[in-house]
Amino acid sequence: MRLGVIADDFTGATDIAGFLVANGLRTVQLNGVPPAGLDLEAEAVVISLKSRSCPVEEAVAQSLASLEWLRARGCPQFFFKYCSTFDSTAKGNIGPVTDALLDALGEDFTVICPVLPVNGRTIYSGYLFVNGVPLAESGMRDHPVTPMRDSNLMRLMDAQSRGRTGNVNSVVMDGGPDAVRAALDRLRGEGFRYAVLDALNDAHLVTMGRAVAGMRLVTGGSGLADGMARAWGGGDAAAASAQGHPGAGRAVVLSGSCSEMTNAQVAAYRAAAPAMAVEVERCLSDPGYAAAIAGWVLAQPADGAAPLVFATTEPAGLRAVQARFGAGPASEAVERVFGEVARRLEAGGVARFIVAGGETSGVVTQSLGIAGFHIGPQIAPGVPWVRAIDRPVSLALKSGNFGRERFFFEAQETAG
Ligand SMILES: Nc1ncnc2c1ncn2[C@@H]1O[C@H](COP(=O)(O)OP(=O)(O)O)[C@@H](O)[C@H]1O
Ligand SMILES: O=C(O)[C@@H](O)C(=O)COP(=O)(O)O
Repeated sequence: MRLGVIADDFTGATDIAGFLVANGLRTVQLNGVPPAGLDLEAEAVVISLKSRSCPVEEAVAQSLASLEWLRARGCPQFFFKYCSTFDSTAKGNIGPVTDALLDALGEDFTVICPVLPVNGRTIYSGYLFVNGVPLAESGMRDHPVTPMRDSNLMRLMDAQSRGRTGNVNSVVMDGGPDAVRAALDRLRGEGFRYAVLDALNDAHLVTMGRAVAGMRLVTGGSGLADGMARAWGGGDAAAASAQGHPGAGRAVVLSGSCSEMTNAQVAAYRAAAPAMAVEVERCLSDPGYAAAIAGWVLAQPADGAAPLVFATTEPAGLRAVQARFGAGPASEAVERVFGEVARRLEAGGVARFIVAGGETSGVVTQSLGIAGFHIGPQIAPGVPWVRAIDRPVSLALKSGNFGRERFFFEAQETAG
């Protein structure tokens, strides 16, 4: 094994796994902390947790258990994958998990790099941009669970961690791997515990991929992993993705993301396919609601466009729901219903699940009880088809912000 990844949500895990496979690394994704007895052959193992917004202690405990599993199999380098929009609160969980992993490895320094230029996530002077807009001015301002109101990664990291955060800026990055290594050594010597790496383009990814080659723990988004894998070179992408191609069968689209991009994707798709809006009030009060939704899906023509079930709503609608029911209870109720709907649909013969939203994807995967995935071809950057290792079910787990407007169509077109 060459790389062990601990990802803080399920779409984040398939995102990074997709890039590793696209660079030819034989990669398996395991859902949840793997059992001690499990052994497998792979160059990269991605462990997907649902630790982004759970209590800090749970996130730390799950991440450490995952680290131990990887270490016990001789893994030489570890990657803590979090969101390219740095989804977190002032309490965590990115800072505390990074600190716990550093401590467990006996290390005192790492990089912070939530970057993915192909999807518009760039870092300049330590400020994170989403499609050219500072993070705090992007749609992430209004995220239902982790609203991001600051764009400065040094400040964000300092607020939730034990150490100080420095920056390796884009001018240094232009100087190549040796210049970056020298800057990292300097920051470490000055007592910094973390270094935010600037990245504006793919060349910067390869530079940082080379520069972090000897670092036991790195942290960030899948752009950093892409750079590391590109720096290694030499893989066969077609062979690495062979087992992940989606199997045949009936499809459904489940959308629990309220991001700007998902709103656009839902609007485009519902104009052409059968669609049902989830009512939050019924999620909270009607125990038969999931059965009713699943019944509606299964009653749609099996050979047409996949039916869409969506809780997706614009920021104003979301604010109204949260004011009425509370943000936590509303999102938990919606997640619970999606989980039960997915279970009922699998029992009813659905074999392809296209899911929008990180938390939503976690809940769907967990409630289906899928142990892990083979990673298939990418539908869009950061969104591969994946195939369950233990049964004939395929999924496309889409981060809320990823893909273009026609994503739900493209997922079905890619599956054939
Ligand atoms: N209409 C709604 N009202 C309240 N909460 C919602 C609504 N729709 C979705 N949610 C919740 O918002 C959260 C969206 O998070 P997630 O699935 O991770 O999407 P993203 O990838 O965009 O972050 C989930 O917890 C979901 O249950
Ligand atoms: O890095 C990213 O942007 C994604 O891989 C990711 O983490 C997805 O999270 P959600 O936006 O919550 O789906």
